[in-house]
Amino acid sequence: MPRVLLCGELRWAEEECKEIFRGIAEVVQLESPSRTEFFADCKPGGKYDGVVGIYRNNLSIGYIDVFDKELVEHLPSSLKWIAHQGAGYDKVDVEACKARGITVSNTPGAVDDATATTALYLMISALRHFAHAEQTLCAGKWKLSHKAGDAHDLPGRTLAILGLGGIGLRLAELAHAFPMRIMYHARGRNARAPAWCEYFGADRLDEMLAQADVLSVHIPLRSDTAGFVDERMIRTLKKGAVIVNTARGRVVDEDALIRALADGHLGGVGLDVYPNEPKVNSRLLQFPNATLLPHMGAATGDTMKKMEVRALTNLRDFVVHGQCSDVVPEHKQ
Ligand SMILES: O=CC(=O)O
Repeated sequence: MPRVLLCGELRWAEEECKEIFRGIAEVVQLESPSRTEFFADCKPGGKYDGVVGIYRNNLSIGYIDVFDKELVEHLPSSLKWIAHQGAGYDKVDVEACKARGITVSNTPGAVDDATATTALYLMISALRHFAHAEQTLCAGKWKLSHKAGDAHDLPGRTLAILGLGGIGLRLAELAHAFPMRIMYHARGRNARAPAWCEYFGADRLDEMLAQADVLSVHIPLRSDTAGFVDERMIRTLKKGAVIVNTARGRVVDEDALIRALADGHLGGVGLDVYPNEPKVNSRLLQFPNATLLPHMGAATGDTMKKMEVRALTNLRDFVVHGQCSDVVPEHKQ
């Protein structure tokens, strides 16, 4: 029977895992306490001999660190598939996997509702200054520092979505209900985008930014998207605009963002992600108009379970059919 390796514990779908692989594969749990021992255990005759597929989550970083080129090169020679649990797969070097003939999948879709809801919360809080008001209440000062004139309603305002995948599209639907005007920029049009979702291609990106009251970031972190939201883009937004980021911290130039908060160009930010998690730049903590969450876009039991089941199902499909429906786009280019 083929062997599959779980890199990182399952927290929500242990029972489902038994069902998914029953009669299909032997499930082996990561037992190497360090990266060095993992490399030794991957050698022929080692603990993970004959493993054809890996399920990985970001908890495994605590033991064996990220799946960078070095780690990928040490994986057992029998390995063909890596099923990552998560929408963002920046902790897996997909190019190194491709070079070794290993196919990678992720779990898009499973996180759409939870992450779009997080972006919506951040947008509402940034426009209405709710997070800061909560802090003043907790400090026994009721709403002493609240300036109603600086807070804004959502209806009639314009939301620009950067990257219209599943999460961006779900946010578009939620925000359209206020109603807000919805615009998006992506590498191409999304065929699933409703007619009221206005597309701005690369040649019209500045036009979109200049009209936005809120820019919400939903593009994955890759070498070509690191720092994509740069000083120039931030300054193209109108004065008082708000930036929301639930994607990855490194997609936004954090120094430029902080400068724009400090000089009042930005009216606020709503952030769930940071460049050096779990560290948060202490300068961000000084702004009352910053709503900050500790990367919890997908952190609900319902969604975590959906993600685990989806990643395990992808791995099962790889083993049974040699393919799955969530292969990452890099394999299709
Ligand atoms: O950040 C969460 C994810 O990428 O799924």
